[in-house]
Amino acid sequence: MDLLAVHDLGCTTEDGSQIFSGVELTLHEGDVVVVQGKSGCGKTTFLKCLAHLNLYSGHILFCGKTPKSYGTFLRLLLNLNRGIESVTIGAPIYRTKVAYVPQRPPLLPGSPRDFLATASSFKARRKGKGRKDARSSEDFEHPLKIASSWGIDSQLWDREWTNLSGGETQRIALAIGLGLDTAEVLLLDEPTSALDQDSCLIVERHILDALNSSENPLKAIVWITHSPEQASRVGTRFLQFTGGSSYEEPSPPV
Ligand SMILES: Nc1ncnc2c1ncn2[C@@H]1O[C@H](COP(=O)(O)OP(=O)(O)OP(=O)(O)O)[C@@H](O)[C@H]1O
Repeated sequence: MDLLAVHDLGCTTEDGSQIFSGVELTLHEGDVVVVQGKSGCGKTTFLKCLAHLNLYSGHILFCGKTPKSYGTFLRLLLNLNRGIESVTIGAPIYRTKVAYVPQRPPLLPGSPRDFLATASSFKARRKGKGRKDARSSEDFEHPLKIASSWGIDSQLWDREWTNLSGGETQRIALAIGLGLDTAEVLLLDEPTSALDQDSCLIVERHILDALNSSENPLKAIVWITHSPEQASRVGTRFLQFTGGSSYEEPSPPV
């Protein structure tokens, strides 16, 4: 069965202008689909549609099922002391399997550790089986270990997102995406654009090793880059966006 099947995908802005239409893509295990095209041609929007973060026309199926059919995690917070009976937080399960890592995470409140706590609590609920504490140390350890191997000091996890550099933010967001060990498809939006060349090569190698490792659920990657060199290093397939649609090239465009 196809891992991710995209058929006749289209997206328009709120005022009705078309960004792209008729996009086709069938993702198989082991694929690293590099997405390229001029600035503003719709690459980020395409990834957001794949992650079910943007409205779209057409069809997306993950392992033969629609994103919605995977359902939602629900977390109930009870705080009777403060008079709050319950607050429900929902997170679509699909987005843990087909995970989008933005180029620059939107300005989030709190620190990366806060974000990781929330993300791993949803993961823990999926595992279920009576864990009293929704978070387990292993959920924290893997992202921290990955980030540390990329030169991220552990104290940066407790700093406000807004006080991290672009390169630190990018590596931490990527370490969370990889280290939660839930993503079967990673959607990477220029994941190394803020990194120096040496760091970029280390991060690239790590991502490709995770794809080839039997210990990681990761099966395929869709990877936006403006670098032809990076496209050649990481890509197995090459999707070019132009003129409001896309086509596949047999080799990376020079
Ligand atoms: N919410 C929105 N409302 C209006 N226009 C939007 C919206 N989101 C994106 N666009 C427009 O859609 C087009 C595609 O944007 P997108 O960010 O997908 O391009 P991109 O190819 O990823 O660009 P870049 O390479 O510069 O990151 C742009 O013209 C952008 O201004």
